[in-house]
Amino acid sequence: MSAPETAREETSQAGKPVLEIRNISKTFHLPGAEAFKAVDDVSLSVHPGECVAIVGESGSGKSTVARMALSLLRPDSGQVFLEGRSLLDMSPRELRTRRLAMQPVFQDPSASFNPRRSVWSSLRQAIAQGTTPEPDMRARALELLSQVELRPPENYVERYPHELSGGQRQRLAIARALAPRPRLIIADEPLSGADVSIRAQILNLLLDLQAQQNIAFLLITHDMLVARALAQRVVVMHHGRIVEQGETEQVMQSPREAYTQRLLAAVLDVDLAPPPTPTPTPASPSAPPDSLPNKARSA
Ligand SMILES: Nc1ncnc2c1ncn2[C@@H]1O[C@H](COP(=O)(O)OP(=O)(O)OP(=O)(O)O)[C@@H](O)[C@H]1O
Repeated sequence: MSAPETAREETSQAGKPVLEIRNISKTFHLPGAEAFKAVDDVSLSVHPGECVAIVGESGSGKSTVARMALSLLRPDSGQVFLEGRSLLDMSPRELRTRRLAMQPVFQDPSASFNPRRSVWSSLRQAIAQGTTPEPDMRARALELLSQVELRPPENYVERYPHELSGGQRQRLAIARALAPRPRLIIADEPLSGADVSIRAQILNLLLDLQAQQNIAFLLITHDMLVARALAQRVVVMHHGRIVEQGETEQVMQSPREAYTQRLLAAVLDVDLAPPPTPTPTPASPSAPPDSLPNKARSA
């Protein structure tokens, strides 16, 4: 793919979804067990700069959809289009190139780094997939570390994964995802491994990336608060099917389906209740442990 070709395609893609999933299904066959339909006729789209969250209980099929979108798993039926091109119809070579536009971030950053590779080595490998010339790679690695607020970047670039905290490793995972300048990040439970204070920081980082770099996100989460903070639209999955989807606030404020109402009742009863009439108190109460930062909350 030449640069003008890519630029032409980007222009012709303006306003179109960066990711479009059409009617995908997946059945797993395990020896000695009945066939299990994990994903059943799921369709959704993500537009440039938009964050769409797939929410649902454990086992509802969210990660299986993400894996099919990332082309890590082939659907039994249906189609996945990345920037208008069918992933299932691409040659392995074309898939390798095109897939750079879509990068994953997974839940457990420890598992996704080679313990013998330094931060520089991991980032260099990711940067090398893109178009950055060799002499500029070090500067790009430092820039990426700054973008994910591992500052000053010189303090981190020669470290090894075990020399980083869990939150810092997740930032590094995000830096690595940003390296090939993706248009879409598919993040599967990116906050689940982090404790409460780190969750808020990573969440704000993801919000900043969305706002500043116009990167689209497909966010997989069981946590309605995280979906509410980050996503403009939510897709609710239950037993492999989409039971409800729409604008986040609309779904959260007036869910149509009983299943969505149950999910919300489990986590949002405090947050979505009308604010109590303020009564003057001598000191403001401390934030509840699961609360999100103001910036995230107002998103
Ligand atoms: N490779 C596989 N082989 C067999 N069954 C699988 C496989 N991958 C997933 N499943 C099953 O498919 C169902 C959906 O799994 P999936 O991981 O997509 O759910 P999820 O909503 O992401 O759940 P969680 O939030 O716990 O990760 C589960 O019942 C799971 O056990």
